[in-house]
Amino acid sequence: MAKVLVSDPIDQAGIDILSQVATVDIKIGLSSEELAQIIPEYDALMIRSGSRVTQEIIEAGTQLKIIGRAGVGVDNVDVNAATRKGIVVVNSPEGNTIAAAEHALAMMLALSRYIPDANASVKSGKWDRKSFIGAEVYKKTLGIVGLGKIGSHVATAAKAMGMKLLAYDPFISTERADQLGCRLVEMDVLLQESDYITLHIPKTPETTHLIDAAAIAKMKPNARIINCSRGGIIDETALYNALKEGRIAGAALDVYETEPLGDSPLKSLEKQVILTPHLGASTTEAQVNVAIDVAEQIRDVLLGLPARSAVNIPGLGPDILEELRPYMQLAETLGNLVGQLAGGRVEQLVVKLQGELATNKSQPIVVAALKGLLSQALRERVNYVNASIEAKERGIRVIETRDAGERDYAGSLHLEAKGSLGDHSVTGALLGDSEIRITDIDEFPVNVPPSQHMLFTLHRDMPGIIGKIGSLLGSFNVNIASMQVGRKIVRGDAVMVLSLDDPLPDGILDEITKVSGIRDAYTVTL
Ligand SMILES: NC(=O)c1ccc[n+]([C@@H]2O[C@H](COP(=O)([O-])OP(=O)(O)OC[C@H]3O[C@@H](n4cnc5c(N)ncnc54)[C@H](O)[C@@H]3O)[C@@H](O)[C@H]2O)c1
Ligand SMILES: O=C(O)CC[C@@H](O)C(=O)O
Repeated sequence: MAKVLVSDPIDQAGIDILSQVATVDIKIGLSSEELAQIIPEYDALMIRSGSRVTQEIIEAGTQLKIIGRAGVGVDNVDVNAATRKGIVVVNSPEGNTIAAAEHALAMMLALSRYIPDANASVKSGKWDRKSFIGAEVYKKTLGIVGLGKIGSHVATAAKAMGMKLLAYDPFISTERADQLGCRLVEMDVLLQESDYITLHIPKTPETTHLIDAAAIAKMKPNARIINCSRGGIIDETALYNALKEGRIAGAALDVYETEPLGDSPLKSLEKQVILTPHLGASTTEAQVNVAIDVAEQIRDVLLGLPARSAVNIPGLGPDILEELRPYMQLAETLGNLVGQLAGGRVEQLVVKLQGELATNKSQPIVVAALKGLLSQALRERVNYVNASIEAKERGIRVIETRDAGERDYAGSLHLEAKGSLGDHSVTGALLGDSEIRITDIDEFPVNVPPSQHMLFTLHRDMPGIIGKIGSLLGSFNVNIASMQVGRKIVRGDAVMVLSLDDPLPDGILDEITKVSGIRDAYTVTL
């Protein structure tokens, strides 16, 4: 019989499902060393946010087939290491949506009426009614950052309480925001106009310290901020300074830069601050939902069936997967690239399968392209299983075409996206079995491998322009790994594709667009 290790507290409903197909060992509070020591015995590992599944633990898991995260965020699992070892990582993208949304709403009301401090005051024997004069949320403006699953539920409930709603989410359409009664605005407008701000976004390089000293400086003096999403999105030092100096009215936090929260000065602040220990998902209902959701997937995978919410591996038969995997990787990379070139709000994606690829099953390729396209917005929330549904919900029209005609490469893939930054296209192919090459950008021929940090320019092909861009990057201490120019005619329009060793610092893109002959410039992080 298979063996499953449960290393965090999981609802019994999940344990019962696992017990149908496996021997279940529950061992809570193991250190990383202890986990690495016992993991070779197990076929599956089920966790919540308490266990950190590092590369070492994954390497040691010689029998491991699946890691199940009873919750949304898989930031405590080294997903790349698991993918490399062919271990499926599954999560429960929706099981705790309502719990997290209700926690944010509870925090907003508790903050407005000083409930924790008033409660502590009565329990300490006092009857002090003067110290706890609160504020109403009715007719106040709530700024929602991230209008995904949790943000949408918060919007619906806050609307019913008579609040005016603003939302900032660069990946959501105006129609979706309208449906939820939200005015979609830029982040600065949301910061300046909101009485309450609630964060419901993933932690990404773009959202890390999104709320820093500069953002806080734009907030109203009566503003209160709530973070039940991920720690590190708010700069806690900047927040503490602003609260201490009375520059904003309050903050309620469920998540922190480091968890458990250590010796933070935030703990010294009184009724204007509420701190909870990452309780967003801690309701009986959510714990039952996520436990069942993830245990069923572990059971299925142990029985040789596909998982429905795999973060890293599609729910397809192993033979099809094996054959298409390199092309799916190509599709995902190109989807991510064209999505960033076209801007967050993509309304249409054309997927054209060319050469020998045109005779293959298109669905996994289209799904992989959509997964890449949505990965900037949804990170680990998007997977091969939900990418099509997520795209549909975001109003992205998908058009598939095929062209089996001969080309330079046996099979190639062409993607065209219509987005908020305009229409862009990319083509790519495989060199050998699996090496990805970008062969065309906006119909300019190139031949470059993708890299983590890339810069693309559209410019006039004229002497000196390459040198100017090189010197400019050098002056910002950005090292160029490779550079290529693609053009159709001499001294006509051209593209430049640069692979960089370092991310581009803020402000440099503006400098690049000021260089004479440069028409446009884009950075991309893959
Ligand atoms: N406190 C808890 O216990 C708890 C529980 C569940 C989820 N969470 C966290 O809550 C967050 C939201 O979860 P969800 O299920 O609603 O996710 P979701 O993927 O449904 O929604 C996230 C939204 O953020 C938007 N977004 C991405 N990058 C953005 C950016 N730079 N600026 C503005 N918007 C951006 C996306 O377009 C998307 O609409 C996640 O970080 C999740 O891990 C916390
Ligand atoms: O397991 C938990 O309680 C954390 C839940 C939450 O942060 C998630 O990402 O789902």
